[in-house]
Amino acid sequence: MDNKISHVIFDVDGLILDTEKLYTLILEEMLEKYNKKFTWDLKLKQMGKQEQEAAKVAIDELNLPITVEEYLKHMHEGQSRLFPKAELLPGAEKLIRHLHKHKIPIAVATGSNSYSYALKRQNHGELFDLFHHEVLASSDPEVHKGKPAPDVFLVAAKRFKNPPQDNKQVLVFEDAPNGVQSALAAGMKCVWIPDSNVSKSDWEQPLKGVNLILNSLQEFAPEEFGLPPF
Ligand SMILES: O=c1[nH]cc([C@@H]2O[C@H](COP(=O)(O)O)[C@@H](O)[C@H]2O)c(=O)[nH]1
Ligand SMILES: [Mg+2]
Repeated sequence: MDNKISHVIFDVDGLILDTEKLYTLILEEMLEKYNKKFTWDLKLKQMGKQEQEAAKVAIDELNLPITVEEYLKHMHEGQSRLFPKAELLPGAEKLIRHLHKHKIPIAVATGSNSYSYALKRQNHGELFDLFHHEVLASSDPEVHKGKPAPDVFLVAAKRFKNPPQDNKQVLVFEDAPNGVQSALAAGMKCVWIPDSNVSKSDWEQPLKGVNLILNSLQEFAPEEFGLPPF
């Protein structure tokens, strides 16, 4: 494997910020009203998707008697309460600052929309400002399909000042199976950091091609991908 990485793209939810548990909490609150149960099987289908798609998945899978608009209204109310408290996940800040210090071009590619993203990032503005750009799949007119389609990572790659010569030189960090599939479909390298609720063996086949699986960003050794060591 040619290990030399020139550009790095980060997912956000469940990777930089501990927001996946907040999405779960908000959904569980809503499901209680309809006497329905949250499952990780459903969650994995939603993670990384554009928000309209994620809403449709939940409504269809659980037979919820509400529209996409009603679902999103509830989610946005919960997000406005909880997302400003979003905390950084271990290892994220150290890695972002390290890559920035060494002038490695870094960007964000998330399934989020601009409303939710602004809430999540509001207490971490100085850190997120280190990214060259941030692509939001649910709000960006150039991103036609959300993860697992490659669009969001392809758009993120081409917006660098000096775009990568080959997508194989781009390293993506992801927590969601949909996100890993998206990065691999874009021809990029991918480090997968799954939630501890995810059974890695179930995903071995669908995610074959993933370059590295870690328990936390804290375990990442940049030199393994030709990046400057800590
Ligand atoms: O429990 C959930 N997790 C994640 C999502 C979707 O996934 C996106 C986060 O994806 P990413 O990790 O790619 O930033 C969210 O903005 C949302 O659209 C969701 O709906 N429900
Ligand atoms: Mg994620």
